[in-house]
Amino acid sequence: MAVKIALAGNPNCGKTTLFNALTGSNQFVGNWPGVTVEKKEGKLKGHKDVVIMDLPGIYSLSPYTLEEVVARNYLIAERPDAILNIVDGTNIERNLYLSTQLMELGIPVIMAVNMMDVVEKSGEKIHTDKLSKKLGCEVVEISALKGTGIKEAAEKAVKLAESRKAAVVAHEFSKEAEDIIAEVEGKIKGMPEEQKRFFAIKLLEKDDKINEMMTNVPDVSAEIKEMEDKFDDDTESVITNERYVYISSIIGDCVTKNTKEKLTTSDRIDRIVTNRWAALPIFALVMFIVYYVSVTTVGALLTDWTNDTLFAEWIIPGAQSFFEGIGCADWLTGLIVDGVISGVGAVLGFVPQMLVLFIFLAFLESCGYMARVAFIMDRIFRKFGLSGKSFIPMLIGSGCGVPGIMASRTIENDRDRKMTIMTTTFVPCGAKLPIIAMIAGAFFDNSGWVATSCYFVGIAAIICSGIILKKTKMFAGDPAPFVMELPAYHWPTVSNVLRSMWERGWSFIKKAGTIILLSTIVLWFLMSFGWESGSFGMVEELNNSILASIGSAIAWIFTPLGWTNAGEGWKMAVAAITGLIAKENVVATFGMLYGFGEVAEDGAEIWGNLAAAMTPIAAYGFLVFNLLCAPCFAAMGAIKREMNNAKWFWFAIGYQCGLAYVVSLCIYQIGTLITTGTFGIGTVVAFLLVIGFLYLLFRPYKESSSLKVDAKKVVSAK
Ligand SMILES: Nc1nc2c(ncn2[C@@H]2O[C@H](COP(=O)(O)OP(=O)(O)OP(=O)(O)O)[C@@H](O)[C@H]2O)c(=O)[nH]1
Ligand SMILES: [Mg+2]
Repeated sequence: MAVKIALAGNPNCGKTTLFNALTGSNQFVGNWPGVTVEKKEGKLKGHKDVVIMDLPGIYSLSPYTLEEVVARNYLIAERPDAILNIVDGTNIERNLYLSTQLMELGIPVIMAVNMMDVVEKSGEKIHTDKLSKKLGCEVVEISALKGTGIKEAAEKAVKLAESRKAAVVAHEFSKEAEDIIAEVEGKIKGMPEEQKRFFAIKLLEKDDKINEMMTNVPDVSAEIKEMEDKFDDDTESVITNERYVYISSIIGDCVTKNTKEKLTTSDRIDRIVTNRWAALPIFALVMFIVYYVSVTTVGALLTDWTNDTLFAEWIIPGAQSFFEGIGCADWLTGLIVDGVISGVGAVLGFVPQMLVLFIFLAFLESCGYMARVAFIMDRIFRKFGLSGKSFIPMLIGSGCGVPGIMASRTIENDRDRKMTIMTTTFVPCGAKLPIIAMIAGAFFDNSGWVATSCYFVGIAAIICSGIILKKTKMFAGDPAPFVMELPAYHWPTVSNVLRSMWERGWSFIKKAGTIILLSTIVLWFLMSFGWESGSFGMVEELNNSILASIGSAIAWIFTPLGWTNAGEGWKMAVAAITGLIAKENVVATFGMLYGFGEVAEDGAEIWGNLAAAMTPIAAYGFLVFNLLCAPCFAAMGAIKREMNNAKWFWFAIGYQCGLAYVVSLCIYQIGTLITTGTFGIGTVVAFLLVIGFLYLLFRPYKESSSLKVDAKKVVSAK
C-alpha cells in the first residue's frame, strides 16, 4: 500500500517549492501567502509507492477560509501516514504555533526548517538538536529553493511513515490546563488514544465543526466552564495563550538571534515602494514597463517577425503551393490554409509577446512585489469599502483567469468572495493579450499606452463595480479586515522564472492546438459554405456564407457600439462571440475573416484589412468590450464551480456582459462625438448612461442616506 506524506505548514513557507522539487511537478509558486488553494498529489521521485500531498498553507487547525478547510479536513479525515511540517526558519516562533497543533493529531510528524539559506545569511542560529528534543520529533534543516537537505528530509519522512508508529505529544501546557484536557480526554470514547488530545482541545475550544468528525460527542460544558472560571478568559484564548507560553519557553534555547537589529533590505525597499505617495505611481510605472516591453518593444519585434515573415512569407505561401502541388482538393487546401493556418497561425503569432509578458509576471510574483501591490491597493480599496484581499485574485488573473477565480477562496467573507469572483476576470489575462496587441498594432501604431490602459481599465472596472455593488443590498457590509504579512523580497532563480513562463506559455500553445484548432475548423466550414445563386455549396463571396447570416442576425445588437463599418459589423460580432469559447479565438476569427494569409501575399501590412473595417474609436471600444465581457468557457466554468449556484453564475455573466456593453457604447459614442462632432440618439443614450453610472457610483451608502434625511427634517422643523 502506498504511504502518504502530507506537507503542512504556514502559508508562504515553501511547501509547494518543496513539493515541486520532490515530485518533479510544476505547481504554481508565488511569494505571498495563499498561493495554493487546493490539495495536490504527487509521487516522490525514486519511490513508486510514496505519495506526497501539497496542502494550502494554514496558520492553525481552526480554519476560517475555504482553502484552510481543505487542509484541515485532509489532515483529520484522511490521516496521512506522516506529516512533513515545513517551518519558515526566518519566522520560526510564529510557525511553531501550528506545529504544536499538528503534533496533537496523533500522526507522526517530522519537522523541516526551511529557508535555511536566508537564516544563515542573517547570522541567526537554529539549534535543531535542542528543538528536536523539546518537541519530541525529528528536525532537519532544508532549503527548498536551493534543494539542500530535501532528499534527506524526504527519506526520513518515508521511514517515519513506514514505521506506522503512533505519535506522542511531548509539549505540555500548564498543570491546570493539562488537568482539564485530561478530564475531557477521559470522556472521549471509541477513539485511538493518540488522537484524543486533539479532539479534547477542539471540544474545549468549542470548535463548531468538530462534532461532525466524531462518532459520539461527549458533553464538555462543565470542563469549559471550569477552564473559563480558572483562567478568567474564554477557552479558545486560554489554549492559544498556553501554546504561546510554551513556545516562548523553548525558543530562547533553540534559536540564537543575531543581536544586531538592522534595517533589512526588504524594509528599505518597502519604504519606497509602499510609500503613501509614491506607491501608486511606481505601480503604474511598473505595469507600463511590463506591457510596454512585452507588447510594444521586444515582444512586438518577435511577434512581427513571426507574423510578417514566418507565417506570411514562409509558412502560408509554402503550404499553399505545397498542397496545390500535390494536387490536394481545393476545399481541403482552403480548410488548411485559409482556415487552420490563418486562424491558429494568427494566434500563435502572438506567442512571443505572451512569453515576454509571462516572464515579467513570473518575476513580479516570485520576487515579492505583487504582495506589496495587494497591500498598496488595500489602502485604496478600503476607502470604498472593498478588501485588498480581492486584489490577489486579480494579480493571478493577469496570467490566467481560472486560477485567479480560484484564488478567491482565501477571502473569508462570502459577499466579498462572490464579488471578487464576478470581477476578477476584468483584468486582462494572457489570452487577451493577442487581442490587445492586434488592436494596438492595427489601429494605434503599436502604441504602448493601449496595452497599459487595458490593464488600468480592468482595475477601474473592478473598483467601480466594487463601489456600485457594495451599495446594493446584496453586497452591503464592511470589508473583512485584511491582514497579510509581507514576505521578504528575494531574487527568483532564473530556472523558476523560466519554468513558470513555460508552464503558462505551454498551456497556451496546447490550447491553440486543441480548442482553437477545433473552432477554426468549424468557423471555416461556416464561412466557406452557404447559399449562393439559389443553391447551397461553397461560396465565392464571404458575405453569402452561413457565418455571415448568423453574424448578421446578431450584428444589430452591436450597431450602437460602432461595429458597423462597411457593412462588416457581423465579423466583429462573430469574433466577439467566438471569444467566449477562448479569447484567442477573437484573433483567430479575424485572421480567417480578414485573410491573414491573403493580405500578406501582396505585401500589405498584415492587419491592414482589419484597420480599414473600423474607426480607431470603435476598435478601442471593441477591445474594451472583449476585456470586460464574460470570459472564456474555462473561466466561466470556474465561476460556476466557485459560485456553486446557478443564479449567482448567471448574475455574474450578465453583469460582465452588461458592463462591457455599456462601457464600450460610451467609449464609441462619446469618442465619436469628440473626434468627429457626430451627435445622435446614441450620444444621448451614452450621456444618460454616464449620468446613471455616476449616480450609482456616488450615491450615498444606505446608512448615510438615512442620516441625510434626518438632517433635512431637522432643517424643515426649524
Ligand atoms: N530563499 C528561499 N526562498 C524560498 C525557499 N523555499 C521557498 N522559497 C520562496 O518562498 C516563496 C513561497 O513559496 P511557496 O512554495 O509558494 O510557498 P507555499 O508554502 O506553498 O505557500 P502557500 O501555497 O501560499 O501556502 C516563493 O517565492 C519561493 O521561491 C528557500 O528555501 N529559500
Ligand atoms: Mg503552495
